[in-house]
Amino acid sequence: MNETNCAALRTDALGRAFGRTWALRACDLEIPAGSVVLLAGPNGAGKSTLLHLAAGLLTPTTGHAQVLGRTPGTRDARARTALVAQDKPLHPGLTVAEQLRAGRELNSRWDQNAALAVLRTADIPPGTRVGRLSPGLRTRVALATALGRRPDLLLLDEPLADLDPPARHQVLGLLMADNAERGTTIVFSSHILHEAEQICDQVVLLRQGRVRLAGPAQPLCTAHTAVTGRTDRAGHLPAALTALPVVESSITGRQFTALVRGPVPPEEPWLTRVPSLEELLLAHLHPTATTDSAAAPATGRDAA
Ligand SMILES: Nc1ncnc2c1ncn2[C@@H]1O[C@H](COP(=O)(O)OP(=O)(O)OP(=O)(O)O)[C@@H](O)[C@H]1O
Repeated sequence: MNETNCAALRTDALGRAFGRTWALRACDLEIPAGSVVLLAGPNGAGKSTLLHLAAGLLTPTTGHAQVLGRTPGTRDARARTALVAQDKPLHPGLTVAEQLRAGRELNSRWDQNAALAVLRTADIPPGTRVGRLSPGLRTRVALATALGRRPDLLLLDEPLADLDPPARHQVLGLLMADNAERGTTIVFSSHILHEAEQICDQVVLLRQGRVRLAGPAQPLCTAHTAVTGRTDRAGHLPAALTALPVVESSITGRQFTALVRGPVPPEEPWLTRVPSLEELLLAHLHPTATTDSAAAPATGRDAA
């Protein structure tokens, strides 16, 4: 296969069950190389499962995945893919310097400067044992180890979760720089949507193990309309609104706000605008959201 034509991550009917629980089902995605992808979804949606399948740490129950044109877990795929898992699997008994040395010895593509650039975002003494670091500092060591490997596909499971706001800012900056300089494809899960939306150009939203929304971020936003207006006299949503594909709505006093899939008729006396990515994701993540895979404006493969 022509290397330049390969998607960074492609999944076909990918599914993974744990006993009777389907963590991921019928997942069809195509992530273009060089993208920065936000993987969003509520707890238990299947985000970690998808990342572990892409890293080759889990095998599919159905379908299959390809990373950079290769089967996840094969030697070539592993050499070009790095995963920072949620539990940051470092060696607690090693010092920070020893952890980096292990990275260097195990990886022919190792770049010490790339690893040190991450560590410089915090004052981490190289002689400290990894097991004694705070969770936020351990995250940085894990990221340093991952970036030092110079991966073409970087998979990050909630990399921002343990970081304070300045650290999140620094880490997002480093990821963006790596993407801009090397074209690294970055797929990261996060619940911190307002910060994550600043760096992603693609989004995948999972709910109950299924892809509910996927594709380039900006077109997904413009395919929706945020609407505010007056309720009807009974305090309900106007009938003209309920006739539209409303993803989610709420009423406060006599005012409603709603997110609608597609445009709204211009003759209606409502205020309309393009939603932010955070608004879009929050609406689709809401437990009462009417999103379903069939109705999503773009799902994975179609959007790419
Ligand atoms: N090793 C496992 N054994 C049994 N069930 C599992 C296992 N890993 C995941 N699951 C189940 O699969 C589903 C998806 O889990 P997953 O960890 O992928 O979700 P997630 O979106 O990453 O959640 P979170 O945001 O809480 O990290 C959940 O129901 C979870 O309980």
